[in-house]
Amino acid sequence: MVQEHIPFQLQDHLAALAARLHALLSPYATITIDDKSSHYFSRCEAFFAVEAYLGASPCAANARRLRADLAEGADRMALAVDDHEAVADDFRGATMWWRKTKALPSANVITWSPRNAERRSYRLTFHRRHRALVENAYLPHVLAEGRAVTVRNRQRRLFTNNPSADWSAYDDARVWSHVKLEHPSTFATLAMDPVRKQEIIDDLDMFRDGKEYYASVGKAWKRGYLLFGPPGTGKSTMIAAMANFLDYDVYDLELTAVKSNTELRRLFIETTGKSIIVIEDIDCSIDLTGKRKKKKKDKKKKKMTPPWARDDDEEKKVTLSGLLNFIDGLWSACGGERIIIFTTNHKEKLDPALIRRGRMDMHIEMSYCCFESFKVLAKNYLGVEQHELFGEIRRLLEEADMSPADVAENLMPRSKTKDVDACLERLVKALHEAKEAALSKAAAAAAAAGKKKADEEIKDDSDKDPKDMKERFC
Ligand SMILES: Nc1ncnc2c1ncn2[C@@H]1O[C@H](COP(=O)(O)OP(=O)(O)OP(=O)(O)O)[C@@H](O)[C@H]1O
Ligand SMILES: [Mg+2]
Repeated sequence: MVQEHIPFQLQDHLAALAARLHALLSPYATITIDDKSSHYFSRCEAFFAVEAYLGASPCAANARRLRADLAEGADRMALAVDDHEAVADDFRGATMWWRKTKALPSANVITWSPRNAERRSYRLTFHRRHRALVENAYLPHVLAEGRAVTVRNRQRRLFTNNPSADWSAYDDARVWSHVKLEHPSTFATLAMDPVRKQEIIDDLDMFRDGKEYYASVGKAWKRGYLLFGPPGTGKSTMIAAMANFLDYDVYDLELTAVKSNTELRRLFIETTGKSIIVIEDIDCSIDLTGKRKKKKKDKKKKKMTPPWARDDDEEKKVTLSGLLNFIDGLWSACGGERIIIFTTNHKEKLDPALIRRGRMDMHIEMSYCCFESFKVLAKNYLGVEQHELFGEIRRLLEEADMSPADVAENLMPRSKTKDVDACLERLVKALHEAKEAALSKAAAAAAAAGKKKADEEIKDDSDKDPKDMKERFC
């Protein structure tokens, strides 16, 4: 009724007057935490931290109205205080009152995005004499506890970037969509050289607990891994094992769907901490080589071209320098606790700037199956640690190249009654075939090389003086 009969400007004026009067008379102070951050880039993390804190805090037990929500994949419901409900929290002898409020948009405002429709906030009320306590101790405590509860309750997620056409027009559109991350791979099931595996585990451990160390040496808290090697050697499997080991989310960045460096930056900003950002097959994703060197020349050319004749398409693409900044520029330091992984089958095709230390700190070669890797696979797939065929398999693996994916496929039982002998014999047969194929390939290559050399010799000879030739043959 008030809204309908009192003019809009007067309403505002009256509200301000009432607030001033209340502040003058009341011994209490309030702090409001909105669900929408005023900052363009950051999310309303404080709001969600308060929500998580209050949901898990004993003070929520006194609330009469709660809201239950089943988070994706979780097996129990998470409780949160309902709209307009108030709870009291005791902190070091001081009482803090929380109230959740909801404001509908003014009738004069037309919203076109459903996410703008209503604003929720938490209002904290406390006695003025506790102001320092609230600022210096209580709010940091709420934030830390809320974050810890969120981490405990969260279901790990696998994100993929949405095509830019879906979100470029909307300010608050989601740039990533996600599913539950459920890959079963772990370091125990990953087949590779055990010494190298331990090195990687130690490195990840050091990274996870290295917040202070990174700050003390003045380095952004991030680490890059380059996984390279032939197809089927376990690069993607390794990423899943890393994510499971660290308990991180995975952002699988499809670079070909990103249209510009600005989009790439926004995608990066929208990732959260405790995450692994992956670009698979980096050499195929985009033509990255040489673009940085070309840039100066292009700028010169562009200056000389009149604006109407310029091809702005170039500016819309992700460039090598954009990607370099993404990994190791100023923006890459925002947030922290991020791992960036590139995978490739052809390390030699990549620009050295892209994989230098500091960007890709650790280069991990995933190679063909060795005997140690085979033993892990045999244990995983067949549950055997010893067998009379192991000796022959060890010898064959030294002579023939076979990827762990192929070894695993041969070891996979074909029926429910696990016939270990049959599976190992199948592997031995496949290894013999691989060895023979490699031998005949090598023979064909040697023959081709011999023929090429002979052709070159004939060509050289034909270029010589016919008199010399005659002397040589007579
Ligand atoms: N090192 C390994 N340890 C355990 N399993 C492996 C390993 N390598 C491959 N595999 C098995 O082979 C399958 C294919 O492996 P993966 O996708 O990780 O290979 P990749 O190196 O990523 O190949 P590509 O280069 O083609 O992407 C996996 O699903 C896994 O079952
Ligand atoms: Mg892969």
